[in-house]
Amino acid sequence: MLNIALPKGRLGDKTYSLFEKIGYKCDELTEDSRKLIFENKEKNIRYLLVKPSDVGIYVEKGAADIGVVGKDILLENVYDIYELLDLNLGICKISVAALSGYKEDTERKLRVATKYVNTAKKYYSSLNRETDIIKLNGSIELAPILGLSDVIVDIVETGNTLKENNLKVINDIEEISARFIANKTSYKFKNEEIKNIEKKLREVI
Ligand SMILES: Nc1ncnc2c1ncn2[C@@H]1O[C@H](COP(=O)(O)OP(=O)(O)OP(=O)(O)O)[C@@H](O)[C@H]1O
Ligand SMILES: O=P(O)(O)OC[C@H]1O[C@H](OP(=O)(O)OP(=O)(O)O)[C@H](O)[C@@H]1O
Repeated sequence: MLNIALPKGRLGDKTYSLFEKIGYKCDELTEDSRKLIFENKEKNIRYLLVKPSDVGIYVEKGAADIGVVGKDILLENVYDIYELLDLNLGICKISVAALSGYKEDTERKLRVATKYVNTAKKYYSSLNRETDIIKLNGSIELAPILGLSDVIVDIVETGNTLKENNLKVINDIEEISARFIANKTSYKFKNEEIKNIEKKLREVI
């Protein structure tokens, strides 16, 4: 049995569509329910629906053999896993943004609001810029509007959230997309099954 960690939320449907395309269907999964585990007995697989930011830990610990996770999560946390494929979905960037017209005061520490604390620290330390990092869990765009931070480090896709909140990108930090990952031990002992999925995914992305 192969356990597959699927991210709930915006990557979930796109990821499941890919697996459906390669023959790993599970009709129950698209039904409206609170279930978190779905099995395809014929294919000998089991989907686990997990928070996007938890996929890496499920896979590292072997609770899931394989999974799909945003590169943003892999940059933010160190996981002992194999990153096998770029799935070319969930495409966005991690960028720095600020209120339109914002001018940086280089004499002061820069106040940075973000979900991506490690990524932001790494970026600013590469610039030798001192920062105060303010960890938020969502609605990051509010921070500069309320004077909580000077800038934000966050995901930008269409740019609509920034625009509607009078913010602008100052710099792009990383290109992001969803990655197909595997547990290292599973990759060794369930190699044929995982390689087979990897090969089929390659054909449809
Ligand atoms: N606006 C976006 N456009 C495209 N991809 C995005 C966007 N926002 C996030 N992503 C990608 O999709 C992944 C899942 O995002 P989603 O918003 O569904 O989860 P989340 O609420 O950030 O997760 P969690 O609840 O675990 O904090 C992110 O890790 C990122 O790779
Ligand atoms: O450039 P856009 O297409 O507008 O997308 C970017 C927005 O999407 C994400 O937020 P999400 O919807 O996950 O909400 P959150 O505030 O809870 O993180 C991200 O944090 C931005 O706010």
